[in-house]
Amino acid sequence: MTGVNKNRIKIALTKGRVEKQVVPLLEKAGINCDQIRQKKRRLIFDSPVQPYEFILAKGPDVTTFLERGAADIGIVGSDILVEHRSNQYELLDLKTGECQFVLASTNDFDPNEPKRKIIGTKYPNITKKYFDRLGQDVEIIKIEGSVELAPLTGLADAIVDITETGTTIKENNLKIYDYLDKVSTRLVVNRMSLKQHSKEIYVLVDKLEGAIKDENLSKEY
Ligand SMILES: Nc1ncnc2c1ncn2[C@@H]1O[C@H](COP(=O)(O)OP(=O)(O)OP(=O)(O)O)[C@@H](O)[C@H]1O
Ligand SMILES: O=P(O)(O)OC[C@H]1O[C@H](OP(=O)(O)OP(=O)(O)O)[C@H](O)[C@@H]1O
Repeated sequence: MTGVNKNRIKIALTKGRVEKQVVPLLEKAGINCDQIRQKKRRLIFDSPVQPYEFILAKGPDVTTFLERGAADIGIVGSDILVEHRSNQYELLDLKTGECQFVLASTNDFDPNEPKRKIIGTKYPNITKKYFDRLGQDVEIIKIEGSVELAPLTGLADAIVDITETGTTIKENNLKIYDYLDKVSTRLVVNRMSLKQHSKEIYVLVDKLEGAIKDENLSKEY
């Protein structure tokens, strides 16, 4: 495989938000991320000295790399793992990227109105599971971004989306009607890789656990 060194532990890291929050945590755990910080358009990086190779990918692709054994470890949001029904073995909650799914809409939305609702979301499986649990049959429209537009434009009655600070909901005059699952970034591992490289993988997990504890202590202080 071009650019991939077989003797290294391959870590598929979700690019974007997750990458921004996880790189400082990796560094706190003593992992050199200089190459990622200076990456420009490159997508594969070595951690000098340490036996890690980072692959930067979109969240759903991180699960694909793991499933196909093209990566040993994945760092990805629990939203993606649940939505894509990934059954990779979870070793650690990194306690970053913390946010929550909510049901939101305009002020005049009535969640108890007995009509078949139209729900806009980037997460159709999570949405279906939520409404199935409520015993409600809804129509789901898959939206790729700016999900808040759906109830504002009449495209949908409500949305199921992620909120973190609540700013987007507030600035678009939407209201939260229900809270669904919480989300955070997880470290997952390919089961075969765990057998082959268990020592190296558990060393990494221990280092990260230490860094997470330090982080929480400094938050509490
Ligand atoms: N406020 C938030 N909104 C959305 N995702 C968040 C938030 N906070 C943390 N996350 C995590 O970040 C991930 C999304 O990251 P990001 O927005 O970079 O990717 P994306 O959805 O592919 O966006 P884009 O298509 O704009 O690059 C989610 O899977 C989730 O785990
Ligand atoms: O509660 P907040 O802190 O405001 O964050 C929530 C917003 O962030 C995410 O969107 P994102 O920035 O990923 O944009 P997108 O929907 O266009 O992909 C999410 O879909 C909300 O719109």
